[in-house]
Amino acid sequence: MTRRQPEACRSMEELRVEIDRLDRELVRLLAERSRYIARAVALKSREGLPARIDERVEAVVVNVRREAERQGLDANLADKLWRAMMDEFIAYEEKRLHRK
Ligand SMILES: C=C(O[C@@H]1C=C(C(=O)O)C=C[C@H]1O)C(=O)O
Repeated sequence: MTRRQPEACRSMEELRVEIDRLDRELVRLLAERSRYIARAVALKSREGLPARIDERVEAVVVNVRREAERQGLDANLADKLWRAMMDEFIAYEEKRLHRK
């Protein structure tokens, strides 16, 4: 499928085709990320680690802010999105770690 650059979109209908394409891609990446989180539950259980490790959360945010700047995404937006996403993944880990 040919993708249209933002400047090449001549109507909202054309633009939304691209947004929907990107959302499918984002979902694919998040599903891949969530499979690593599911595996983290088993490894943390074995290694006696908690669901939330603040140093790692902050390190992820540092990485993501740097990458956002490099790729032209607002670093504060990336910071907020990643913290919200990690809160959800940590809640998922917590639920499963305490089930055992
Ligand atoms: C995956 C981990 O568990 C939590 C989830 C994180 C994430 O979604 O990236 C980061 C830090 C964690 O405390 C981890 O500790 O690396």
